[in-house]
Amino acid sequence: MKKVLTIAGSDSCGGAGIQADLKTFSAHGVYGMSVITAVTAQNTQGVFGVQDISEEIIMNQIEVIFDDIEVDAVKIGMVSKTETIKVIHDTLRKYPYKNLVVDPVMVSKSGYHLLQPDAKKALIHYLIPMATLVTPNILEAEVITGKRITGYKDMEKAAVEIHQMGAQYALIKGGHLEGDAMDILFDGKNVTSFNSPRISTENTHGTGCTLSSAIASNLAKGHSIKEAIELAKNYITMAIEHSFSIGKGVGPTHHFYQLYKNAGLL
Ligand SMILES: Nc1ncnc2c1ncn2[C@@H]1O[C@H](COP(=O)(O)OP(=O)(O)O)[C@@H](O)[C@H]1O
Ligand SMILES: Cc1ncc(COP(=O)(O)OP(=O)(O)O)c(N)n1
Repeated sequence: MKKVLTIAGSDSCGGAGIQADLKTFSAHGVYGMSVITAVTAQNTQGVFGVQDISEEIIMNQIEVIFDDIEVDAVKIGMVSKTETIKVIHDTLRKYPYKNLVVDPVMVSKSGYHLLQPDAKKALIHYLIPMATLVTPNILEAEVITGKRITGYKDMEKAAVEIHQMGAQYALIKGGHLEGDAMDILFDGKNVTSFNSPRISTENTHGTGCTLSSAIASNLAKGHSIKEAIELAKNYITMAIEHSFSIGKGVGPTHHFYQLYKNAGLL
């Protein structure tokens, strides 16, 4: 079985972060492992607190996994602060990591800064050049490039620029624009777009985490970058189509819809 590691924050309500990543890995039939960078007190209405995990324990978690287990892909999500970014960088570099998907998580949908503003430079400097693929949403791509993004052409330019910063591939997610949900990949030579109709729902908590984890799972299984994204895009579209409400705010996507349906549970 392929083994995939997420290095990310915990979301207590289970819609995003480590919890979304592990559900996505399971739904893809890969074995999921986790290095927790921070614990958030979070529900469907917002983020109410964050406790960062010490650099020592982050380093320990990464080391014990790589010393023991062959890791087929890694996904990095919430990294919170500069010290966390540096320790992830320094520790991962000691190992032959592969298929590294960096989701440069910055601000939650509810507006909470999951990356401290002064850590943006470190994320660009340390994590982007290590990445096989970087998956910013519109706001994150604007912060990384320092340029406004209002449509397709700007997304294309941002993807090229992020590739030039050292990432092998850059995928700009268009979930926050209007019209179809269009994501743009630059592979160093060509631009490819991945489109789906926009689904009308409030329940989109954890969409970015889910997409990046699905891509990491598909890369671990040996798919090419374009196949990995195409399959992940189909997965997130289905997960959003069957999203549901669990509280008073933004609900999660549905990871096991197909599984439950086939088992006659829905
Ligand atoms: N309402 C929607 N309908 C269909 N696809 C969506 C919708 N919202 C987001 N997506 C897709 O979900 C994925 C995550 O995108 P996005 O929500 O922009 O990321 P993030 O959660 O990091 O802000 C992308 O593939 C995007 O196109
Ligand atoms: C612990 C944690 N990590 C990441 C996020 C952001 O996840 P994302 O997929 O971008 O979803 P939204 O916050 O936009 O719903 C998070 N909220 N918590």
